[in-house]
Amino acid sequence: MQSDILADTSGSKDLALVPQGHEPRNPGMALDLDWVAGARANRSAIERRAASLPGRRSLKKDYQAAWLCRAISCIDLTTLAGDDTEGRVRRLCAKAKQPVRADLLAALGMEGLTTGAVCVYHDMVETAVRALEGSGIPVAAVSTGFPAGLSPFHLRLAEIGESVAAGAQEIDIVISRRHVLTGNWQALYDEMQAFRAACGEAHVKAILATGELGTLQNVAKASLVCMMAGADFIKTSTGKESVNATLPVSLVMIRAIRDYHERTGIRVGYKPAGGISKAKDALVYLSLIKEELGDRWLRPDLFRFGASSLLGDIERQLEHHVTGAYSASWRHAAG
Ligand SMILES: O=C[C@H](O)COP(=O)(O)O
Repeated sequence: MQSDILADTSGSKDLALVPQGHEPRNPGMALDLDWVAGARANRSAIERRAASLPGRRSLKKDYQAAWLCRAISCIDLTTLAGDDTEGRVRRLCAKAKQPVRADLLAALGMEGLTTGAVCVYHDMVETAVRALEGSGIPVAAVSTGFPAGLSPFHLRLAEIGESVAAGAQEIDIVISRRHVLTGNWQALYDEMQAFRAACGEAHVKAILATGELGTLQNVAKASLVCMMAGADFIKTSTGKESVNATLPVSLVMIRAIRDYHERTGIRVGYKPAGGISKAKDALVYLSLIKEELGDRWLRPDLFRFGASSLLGDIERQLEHHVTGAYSASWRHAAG
């Protein structure tokens, strides 16, 4: 049961205030085409397993509150809109620094809780870096011609460099979907390696845009190739595809991460993104990670939610936990 899965690590209130891990970065490896060719995804088994996840008994009371706080610590609080302004980004950063009302945090014993990162377009990186100064919260930039990733290759590399120079500590790159759709694994590997090199010390999340990859088998293969080329995280979606993060896709990517760890000893992070807006969905993802990968992955250095509106619903649930009353969702707008 989900409640047992999440309850057996800790019900303590400091569950979310865990120190950042010190996981070595993924150095990558040579492209292993045999491994890629052998990657399989059994759609019906995956869909059966995914369908069984949300229906489980939900977590209650202190356990739920603790795991919702853990979820907050793993959010890349995101705004990726054409009408983003400096003011909106500054408000988002204030929310990242204090994601839940102070009195609620105090009642939960969670003072100091922050989101995992703030995620913005390149043009907003400097504003976010300034607004987050001293907080320790990293800024993630979506680069490489996000969301389609079809600008000239040298410009995509230059964009990464500019985002890093502006202070981004994490770069979310988008892969060329056509390399996957045409089975050109060498091209995908070379592209990912170049992106990783351009990131330097900044951690790189590879966005697969799984809704555009055609099959779960392609998702499995693309996950492996990006990890072989040195991705620190693999991420489902830009949030702009017609289908974004789903549980079946997550299972496939998480199992690729598990395989990669078993063969190389390296832990690669996972970021489902797009359309995750409800606290109960966040709990399903956390239990899935715990079951498939184990506790070590339930830390912000190895797990993130890419989400613009999830925090509002979590805050609402936490307010209910503390006060017994629900407030209107508009009271918890993120930006
Ligand atoms: O990477 C993050 C996504 O763009 C956020 O998507 P969302 O607005 O559906 O939460």
